[in-house]
Amino acid sequence: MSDIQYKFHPNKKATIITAPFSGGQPKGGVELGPEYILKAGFEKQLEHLGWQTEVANPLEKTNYEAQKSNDKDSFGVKNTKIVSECCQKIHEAVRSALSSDRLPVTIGGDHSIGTATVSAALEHNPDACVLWIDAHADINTPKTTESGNLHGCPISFVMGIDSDSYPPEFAWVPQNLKANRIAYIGLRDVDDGEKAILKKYNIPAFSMYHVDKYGIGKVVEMALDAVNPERKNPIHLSYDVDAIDPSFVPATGTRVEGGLSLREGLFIAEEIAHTGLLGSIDIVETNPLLAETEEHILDTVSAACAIGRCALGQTLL
Ligand SMILES: NC(=[NH2+])NCCC[C@H](N)C(=O)O
Ligand SMILES: [Mn+2]
Ligand SMILES: [Mn+2]
Repeated sequence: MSDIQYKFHPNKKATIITAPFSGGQPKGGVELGPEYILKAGFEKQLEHLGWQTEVANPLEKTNYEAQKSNDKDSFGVKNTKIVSECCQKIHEAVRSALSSDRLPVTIGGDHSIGTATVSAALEHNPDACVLWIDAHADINTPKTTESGNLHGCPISFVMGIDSDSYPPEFAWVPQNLKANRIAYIGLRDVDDGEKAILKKYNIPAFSMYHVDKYGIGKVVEMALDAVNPERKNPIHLSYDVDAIDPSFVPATGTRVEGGLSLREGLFIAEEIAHTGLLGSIDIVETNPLLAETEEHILDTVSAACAIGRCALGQTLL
């Protein structure tokens, strides 16, 4: 049991939404993330904290993995159709969980599904804010992206940045995220085009430099002050496991050295839990096939589960 009260989920009901999808980036294996996380006992762990859980598999009858390609389309991005379709299904699942007063815990899968989860959280409550925990800003647009990988673009779609450059497949995405409603923690690999966007829109972004300078406690406080100053609005926590240093979380697709310690990474989730304002959460980019050893798989999957448990109320004492 956990003592933390969840203002937006007082009945402590959660829906684990699986997003076994890899089309937002070229590597195979990230679609296995949900299976490994569930096999590790994630659902039981949340029940142990007092949550009543269910699992939703909105991508169940799809076969996106077989349709994946490495070619850019005329808009400069890859796998537009399957990313859009997958996101639409996840979007519906998150909306439906929220409208039944359940906390959506979306487990990926790659981070392209952020388009779906963030826009759904904001549709449900336009006052919601987003904390994006990541080594990357994921705010490229079809115009700025060098890789063409859509897991590097979810935020721009929901903000409507460079919207004249979007493939028509993304016309359904509600452009409901405002620049003062998102803050980043953990950044250390941001493309030049993304840096320009962060500056232009004045988006609060805390890199590893800020974590070192101020300490993680202060950084989380500053991030919350920026997006949720009165501590009254729901928080969508979008957690890319690559925010944590690859020495703790090796099995992920875009590793960047110099990341959060495991404790710093879990502290962020604990601190969001303590606000009592968690509205929805994503845990993404666990790729068991990129592990070199069994231990790598175990470390990464355990960290992903621990992020979820901390956000849903696990405390050390
Ligand atoms: N969700 C992630 N791991 N994103 C990595 C993105 C890397 C790079 N900025 C790109 O756009 O391709
Ligand atoms: Mn990342
Ligand atoms: Mn990411």
